[in-house]
Amino acid sequence: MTDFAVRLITEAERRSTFDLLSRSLHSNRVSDEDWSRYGESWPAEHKFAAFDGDVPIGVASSYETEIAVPGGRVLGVAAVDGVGVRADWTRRGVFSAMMAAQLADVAARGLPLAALHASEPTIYGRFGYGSAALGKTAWIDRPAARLHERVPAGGRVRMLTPDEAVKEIPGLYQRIGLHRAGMMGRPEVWWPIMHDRLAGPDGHHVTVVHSGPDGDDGFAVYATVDRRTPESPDKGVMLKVRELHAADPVARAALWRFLLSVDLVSGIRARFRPVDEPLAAMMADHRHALTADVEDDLWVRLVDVVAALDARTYRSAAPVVLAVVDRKLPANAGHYEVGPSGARRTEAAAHLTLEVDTLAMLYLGEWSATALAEVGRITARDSAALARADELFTTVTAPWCGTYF
Ligand SMILES: CC(=O)SCCNC(=O)CCNC(=O)[C@H](O)C(C)(C)COP(=O)(O)OP(=O)(O)OC[C@H]1O[C@@H](n2cnc3c(N)ncnc32)[C@H](O)[C@@H]1OP(=O)(O)O
Repeated sequence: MTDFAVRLITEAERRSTFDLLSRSLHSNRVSDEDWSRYGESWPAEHKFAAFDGDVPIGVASSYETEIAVPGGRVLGVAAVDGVGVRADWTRRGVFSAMMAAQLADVAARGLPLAALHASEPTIYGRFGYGSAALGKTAWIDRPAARLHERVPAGGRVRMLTPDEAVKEIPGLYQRIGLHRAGMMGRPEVWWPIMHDRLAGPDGHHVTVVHSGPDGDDGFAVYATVDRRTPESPDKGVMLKVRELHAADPVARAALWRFLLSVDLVSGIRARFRPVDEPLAAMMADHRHALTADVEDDLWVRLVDVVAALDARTYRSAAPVVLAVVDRKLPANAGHYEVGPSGARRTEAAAHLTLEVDTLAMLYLGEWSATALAEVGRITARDSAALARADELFTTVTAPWCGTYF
């Protein structure tokens, strides 16, 4: 029996739904002062909530932005930025009902993709989301680390005041552009929380900008955390890199060079970096930049399969026909021919059969068709078709999101 109702929230329900989400994610309830600083990041638009009478018991929020796909095209995407159910209402289908409403709404608005960062990787596959871009945690032994002598140097790094950071970083992010598949736009609703980080009362974050011959072309945001304790006085200070975006390898190297030069720091930790960022190769000694972890980062949902498939580019190989199974959006189910000239629906027999969440794993180029077939996620009629799918979907650069939402 359904004893709750799902609908879009009203303006008056913004604060209570935000509080509900904060509690479900074990964040502190925001104070009135916090809310006045970053409440705008939670507009009523596109927010579904489940209600017991008029009391919200679950929320599923998204905002609309853009995402780059392989080949450089940019598509509309629903960025699902917060889902939570009140603890006394879990496992009664509240989340499922909100996700169904949200997905139907995203499809009705004609957005080809949806994307999210998952709190737990087991939650979203059932709604057609697949792990589409991984991220690594880099760990640098700061006192020992030296850049290799051939790493490019150039330009200038300057530190911004918090007010300058708030003013300059949004435009700089836009100028750097969505140059990797998986990178996402940052609309106005995304910025208030970031601005709070850059210039809010905690005062922990430092922003630096790199300028090259054509002006500003990269930035990094970091915070330092003192890990010394009376028992371990030598643990030192850790520098946590929150953001590092660069338009080219010279700007990237200069920003890392700057971070390595921050004194009294025993280690640098950067989470959710591109898996192919060549940090170890940038070091004189590879082992001074280790990959501490690789984890799922961006989850993607192909909402309009043919539009999404046709928007990306493919490498050179004879086309393959995919049979796509989509239990939540049955309009997507069917056969698609995918090749260097694009994608289209077809009646031809399928070479490969897969569910739409697995298609998302292929889509940005993170996983190979062969690997997904080996673990049973793709059924292949013949191995030659698998090899062709590997070739078609492979990308030279690993996908990367780089925006937390
Ligand atoms: C994009 C983001 O915002 S990520 C953050 C997601 N939010 C959180 O993690 C906050 C804490 N967790 C919660 O609020 C809730 O537990 C939710 C949102 C994860 C799930 O809400 P529920 O209302 O309990 O989910 P619902 O009852 O619809 O369950 C749907 C299915 O998912 C399964 N499921 C739900 N939560 C989990 C979980 N944490 N792990 C594994 N399976 C889960 C259920 O067992 C059910 O499976 P079934 O259809 O086979 O029976």
